[in-house]
Amino acid sequence: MTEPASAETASVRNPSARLIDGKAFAANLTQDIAREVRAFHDRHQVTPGLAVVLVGNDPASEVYVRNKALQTHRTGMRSFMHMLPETTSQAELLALVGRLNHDPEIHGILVQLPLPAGLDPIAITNAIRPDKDVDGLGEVNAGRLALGQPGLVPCTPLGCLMLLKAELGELRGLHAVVIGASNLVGRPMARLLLAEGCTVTVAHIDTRDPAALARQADILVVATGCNGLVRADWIKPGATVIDVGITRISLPNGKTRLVGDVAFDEAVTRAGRITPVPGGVGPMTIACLLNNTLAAARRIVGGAA
Ligand SMILES: Nc1nc2c(c(=O)[nH]1)N[C@@H](CN(C=O)c1ccc(C(=O)N[C@@H](CCC(=O)O)C(=O)O)cc1)CN2
Repeated sequence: MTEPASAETASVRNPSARLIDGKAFAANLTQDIAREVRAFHDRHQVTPGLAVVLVGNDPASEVYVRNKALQTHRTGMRSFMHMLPETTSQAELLALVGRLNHDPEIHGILVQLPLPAGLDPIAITNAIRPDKDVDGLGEVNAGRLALGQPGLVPCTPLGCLMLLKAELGELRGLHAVVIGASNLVGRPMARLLLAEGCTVTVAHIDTRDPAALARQADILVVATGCNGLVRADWIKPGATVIDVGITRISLPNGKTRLVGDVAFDEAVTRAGRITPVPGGVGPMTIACLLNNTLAAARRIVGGAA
């Protein structure tokens, strides 16, 4: 197959994919959650509370946790921010998680990733009480997902699944290829798609020919952190492409721009549907965090399954 000479000539040859508007979907979901938070409060006289812990000064993480706090307030839930210095020890962080685990005003706990070197993210996430683990990254919730049992599901893959179901309806029987096998996105994504009845292939760093696998996909989810990895000729015509990557690149004019793992200008000429970056999967991550916090509060306070 010949590679398009440029985005411009390619878009002349092919119609554009339908854009999946994650920003609008997330805004609607957040509004629904706000309504449900009010109903929950009326019923139980309890306001769900989310604790977010940030260690260090990673600029992107600072933006994400600020947005998490803002959106939490917007739904009427309570936000508890814990900004800790880079020098925080594992024992100090575990002690904070222990206090949050016992705090009755807090129904969801999240430790922002990545953590500074020297802190063990697996030990920390496993220290969070499973029923407050709104990131769904601890071994209890990850195990439940692997076994197809109900639990708290990681926010980014949950957001991707919501977008896919809204766009495609029934997913059963579709071939989904997930590129990337991280605990945060790739693995839970594959398990969610399997639970929907998809045939799932996971490509990762050691996969010999990821492009050949990607070309078989009805649904292609890309979560590698490698910007522009997926080119037009990786995509089956008409496929639905979900781009989880977010990289900030510097432009020659000194400005910066966010780009995904998919070469968007090319991909848009081949895919049937595609998420943009920004405005695709990213906003869904925060909306799903709010969704999980309300679900955790319902279970803790109301005993809901
Ligand atoms: N404990 C966790 N850490 C991290 C997670 C996570 O789910 N749990 N995910 C990512 C970062 N992340 C949330 O924490 C996140 C990433 C991106 C966005 C987002 O809204 N992106 C916007 C662009 C925002 C910008 O201008 O920079 C978009 O794509 O449109 C929200 C949350 C890693 N860490």
